[in-house]
Amino acid sequence: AQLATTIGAFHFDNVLMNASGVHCYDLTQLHELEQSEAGSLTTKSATSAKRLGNPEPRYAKLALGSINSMGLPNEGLDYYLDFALTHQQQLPDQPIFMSIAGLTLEDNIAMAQKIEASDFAGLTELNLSCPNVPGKPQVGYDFDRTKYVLDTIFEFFTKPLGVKLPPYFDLAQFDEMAAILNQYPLVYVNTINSLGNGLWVDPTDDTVVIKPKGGFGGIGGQYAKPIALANVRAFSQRLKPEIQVIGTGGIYNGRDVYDLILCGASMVQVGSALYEEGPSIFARLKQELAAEMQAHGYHSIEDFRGKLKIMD
Ligand SMILES: CC(C)(C)CCc1c(C(=O)O)[nH]c(=O)[nH]c1=O
Repeated sequence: AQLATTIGAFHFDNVLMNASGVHCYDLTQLHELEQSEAGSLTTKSATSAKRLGNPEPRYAKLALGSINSMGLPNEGLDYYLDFALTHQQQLPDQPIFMSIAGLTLEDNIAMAQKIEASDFAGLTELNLSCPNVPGKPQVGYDFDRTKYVLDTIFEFFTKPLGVKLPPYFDLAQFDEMAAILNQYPLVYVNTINSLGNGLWVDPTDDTVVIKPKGGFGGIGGQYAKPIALANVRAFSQRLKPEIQVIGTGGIYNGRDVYDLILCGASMVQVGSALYEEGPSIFARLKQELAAEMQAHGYHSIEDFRGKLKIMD
């Protein structure tokens, strides 16, 4: 079975890659991803300046996934841009993604301008879970702000751009967000980011399990799979064909990968399970996906992508 896929004009040997934020903080981790069986990789969402992020513990493994409030720890855009330029020199046929998440619109503009002016030849991902003005929800949950941010970026940005979306839970929100995104020359939409502001209790001491934000944090893992399936399906049904969908959330085995592709995903990202298992997970997921496709008589991703059946 062929696991190859394309996003825009970019070709990947297989549909698997890391989710931004997981195993992509520094060169050690990024090189491990390069050496792994992953079809591509993305860097940790960057801000212009290096950030230490939130106090630890800021990530916790849960029974069926994870909770995190990392606080955007990252080495700064220049660090990841340097890595990306070196990567494309050495591995020109393995395009990669660079994620940005400015804490202000000004920082997002500055980072996009730097990327636009650089020789980076991969895909840029704008993380719309970045914070809005205080008192307002994250950008991805503020439709007017989303429009304003995309209008501003697309005034000058001409390189391939995708957006990382938070999960939506209301059909009217799928309609409204898709209608906005369809107005822009986006190459892809990556859905979903972690389920915002969950909480977990440690039964040994009645205490939360992460330190930042009084224990509130983004939820990932098995808890996220039904929401990821729905968001991938909903945006695949609503976005214009030029905008492809990357599916993220709840991937632990080949069948999980198969399900996100069935819902319309052209690429699949792994977060919580990669955090726990490490980059060897990609070799396992490739084998399991190939077996799942074989069992259905499928030879390529396009044989079944988007072919989810409903009950007639
Ligand atoms: C939530 C933000 C800190 C604004 C962005 C970075 C981010 C983080 C993080 O760095 O805390 N964690 C996630 O699960 N998703 C994210 O997009």
